[in-house]
Amino acid sequence: MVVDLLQVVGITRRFGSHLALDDVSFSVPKGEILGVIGRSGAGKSSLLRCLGALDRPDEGHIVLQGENLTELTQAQLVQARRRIGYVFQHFNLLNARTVAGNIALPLEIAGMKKDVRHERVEELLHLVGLAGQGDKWPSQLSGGQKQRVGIARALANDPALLLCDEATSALDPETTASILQLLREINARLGLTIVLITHEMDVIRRIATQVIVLDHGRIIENGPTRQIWGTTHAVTHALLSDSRPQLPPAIEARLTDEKIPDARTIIRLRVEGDAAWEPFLSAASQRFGTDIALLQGSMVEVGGAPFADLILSLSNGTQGVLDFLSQSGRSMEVTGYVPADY
Ligand SMILES: Nc1ncnc2c1ncn2[C@@H]1O[C@H](COP(=O)(O)OP(=O)(O)OP(=O)(O)O)[C@@H](O)[C@H]1O
Repeated sequence: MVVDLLQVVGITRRFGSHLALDDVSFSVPKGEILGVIGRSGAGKSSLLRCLGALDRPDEGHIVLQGENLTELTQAQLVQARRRIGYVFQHFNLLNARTVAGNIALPLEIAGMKKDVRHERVEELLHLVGLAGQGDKWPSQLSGGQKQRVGIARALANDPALLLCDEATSALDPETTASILQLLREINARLGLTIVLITHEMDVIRRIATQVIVLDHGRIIENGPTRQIWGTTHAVTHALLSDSRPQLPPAIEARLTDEKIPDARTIIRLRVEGDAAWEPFLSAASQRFGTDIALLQGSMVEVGGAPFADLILSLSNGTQGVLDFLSQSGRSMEVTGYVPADY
């Protein structure tokens, strides 16, 4: 039987009468990248702190590599924390230590000898793309470089689990992309299991293989990233709205629910996986004699596979066309109708 690297069973965390985590259960197989998303106050940080053994749940338990973290003594917890790397939103580097000194800190605490430590720091600098920069001071680094140091420090003790707390929220989009790429490479190269919390669906889309959506301390959705991307759940939908194409306001203003004569039909079409690359629009056009205009759309990579989200206007919105467009794993919904001269 394959035991998941991390198992979370019915954890609850209360602050006074407030339930920050309410009966949360999930498991993470080795090598997965789990993204935890939710609105502000949903319980993401509370969950990450419990996973990192920085806080104890009031009920339930957390099992890492078969060991129940919630039953450990303080001394045992210090040992267990070495198996968990933590990457912080604001890097948390010590300004009085060089880059190498920051990365070496957990190794010093673990009692590693100086020469072995030096070798390990060099290896880590290389891994995060900072080879030759060990003598710099944190103040001489960009935000992205600081986060690379934070990641190297988190990896120093060769953890089984890497926890990332909004690791890219303080970075610009380009640097965010490079840090996510680094995390992906580390995951692939070391087979390291990663749990990251974020409020940005775009971060989830780029890196997570599995997603948990938290709301008011409860898990409301849990599944592969592509499945969550195609969700109909209202809370997840709201989190996704910035990443999703929206109907242009000028067209939305003329939208009706009733099919007026000569109306154009406005539909939303979602296609997951390789099916997104098929010529289904030209096939529909030829077969049903409809013209198809693209009003808004995005074609992005979600969980490593294509995902098309299109808002289309059809001159012929008969049931035959709609049925055809709903086939082969495509999901289609009619948004409404607009006059032909929109
Ligand atoms: N130490 C604490 N004392 C009291 N209440 C707390 C404490 N930590 C968290 N909470 C409360 O628990 C709930 C969950 O907070 P948490 O920080 O886990 O949410 P979050 O999803 O990480 O939010 P954000 O995205 O804003 O950081 C919130 O209502 C918060 O006010």
